[in-house]
Amino acid sequence: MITTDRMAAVDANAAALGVPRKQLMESSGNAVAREVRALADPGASVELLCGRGNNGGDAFVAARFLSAYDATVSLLGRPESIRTEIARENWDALENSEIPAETVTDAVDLALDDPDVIVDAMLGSGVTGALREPERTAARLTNESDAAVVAVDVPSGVDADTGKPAAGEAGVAGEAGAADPVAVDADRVVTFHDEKPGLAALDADVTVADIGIPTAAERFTGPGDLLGIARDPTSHKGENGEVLVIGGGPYTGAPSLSARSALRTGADLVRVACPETVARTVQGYSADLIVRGLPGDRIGPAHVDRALELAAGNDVVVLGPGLGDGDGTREFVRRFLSRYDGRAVVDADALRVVPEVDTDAELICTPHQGELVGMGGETADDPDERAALVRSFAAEIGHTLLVKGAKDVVTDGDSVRLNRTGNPGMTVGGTGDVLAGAVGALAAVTDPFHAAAVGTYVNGLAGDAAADDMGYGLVATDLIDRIPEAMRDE
Ligand SMILES: NC(=O)C1=CN([C@@H]2O[C@H](COP(=O)(O)OP(=O)(O)OC[C@H]3O[C@@H](n4cnc5c(N)ncnc54)[C@H](O)[C@@H]3O)[C@@H](O)[C@H]2O)[C@H](O)CC1
Ligand SMILES: [K+]
Repeated sequence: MITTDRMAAVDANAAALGVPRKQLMESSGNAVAREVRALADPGASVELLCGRGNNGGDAFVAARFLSAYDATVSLLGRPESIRTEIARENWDALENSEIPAETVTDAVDLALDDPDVIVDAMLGSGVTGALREPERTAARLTNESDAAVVAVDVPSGVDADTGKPAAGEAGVAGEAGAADPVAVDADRVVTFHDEKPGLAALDADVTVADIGIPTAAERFTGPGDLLGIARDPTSHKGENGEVLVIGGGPYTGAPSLSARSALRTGADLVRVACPETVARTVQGYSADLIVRGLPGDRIGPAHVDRALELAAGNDVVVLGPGLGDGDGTREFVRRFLSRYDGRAVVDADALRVVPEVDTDAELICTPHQGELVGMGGETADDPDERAALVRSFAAEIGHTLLVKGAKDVVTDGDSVRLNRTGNPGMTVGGTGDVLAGAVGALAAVTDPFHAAAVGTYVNGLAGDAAADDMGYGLVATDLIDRIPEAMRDE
């Protein structure tokens, strides 16, 4: 089962693996033609109703596979308004090949000539809001006809995630068609790659066609995972994340690295709570940080109330960088987590406390394999075996785990993702602090699993860029400056 958003991500990951969308479209179109052949004998009349997006593009391809049929392609709209290059190229291929294709700009001109089969390729996963004209009338005519209706990917006008008529910004009250949503009532649906959540509820036979998306596009993080992190252009300060790093004492560099990394990953405001004896030093590393000193030279149980108060003003806490493993510090982590009910990234010495504490917080733990074992988890050499072990441990403790290694494992106990960006140069000190800060910033704007997957992906990419310039002489601060470039999703 795959949602529309995840499908878009997987599609982009496939392109990055060298399987471009146009190649997938060829497989999709082929699968649609196969479905038509299963329904009707050669010579039967087939009307392909095509929209201007890639859903229509699938049907342009299908037409090339239906030469034994009396097939007619109808494009709803002008060819110049075809929205994507790959759909346009397939439209041009029809024209160049003299395959009958016509354009219908006004729904009143659309006369369905009592075909045996209608292929509904008007709208797929790109639908927003209730159907507009001319698709709306075309859907109604389709539903009134006696033809067998084969929908491409999803019946036009249906939201593939819910199975309900598509709604959204365009579907608000007052919009034409919003009160009386129309959607194609298909007999069959050929959907691609995987089952969609909304299709089972429809009264239609659903076929899932394999279109050649490599398993790796889903299994590994890729540029597609960055989709959905894009920021709202109208957002205000604070809306893109406020992060509190709690750390420092025996160390000063670690909390600073995490905090600066969070800023470079896109957080609006990053605060550091650290012992007052190191506050000046931490502040001295960067003018971009807001530093709050806590009395003394180590964080301990006496600071729990103040830390909770500070945490309440932030979206995410990053707990652990440079805290050390003193008894008082461990007690602080225990008491803090038992009372905190927000979201936190837990790293380094704070990790050991997690399995023994009863907390309402939503945690993302970032252990390396040694720390994982210290938490009570198990590991294995084979990445898939390790992923299975980490997944069940995450389910057991009820938190998201990001286990660092040559192939990182990210899991929330249900979904699993592997990450293979990064390089052996990143074994240098401080890169884990950079990662924790990046995940913290992302956890302020997306769910924990997604934040962990994207965080480790961009951290590794930044490390790869640093290695290009510095070889194995790279240091953690080199990663921080390269995160913004790594966050670009192309
Ligand atoms: N990996 C894959 O899943 C592949 C899927 N393919 C097919 O591509 C479509 C999705 O294509 P996309 O271009 O993103 O969107 P659509 O064709 O669904 O719609 C595009 C277009 O339609 C307009 N529009 C949106 N809402 C409405 C509305 N309510 N009324 C009228 N018009 C509307 C809007 O302008 C959009 O731009 C997927 O379903 C598959 O069929 C490819 O084959 C590649 C592999
Ligand atoms: K469709």
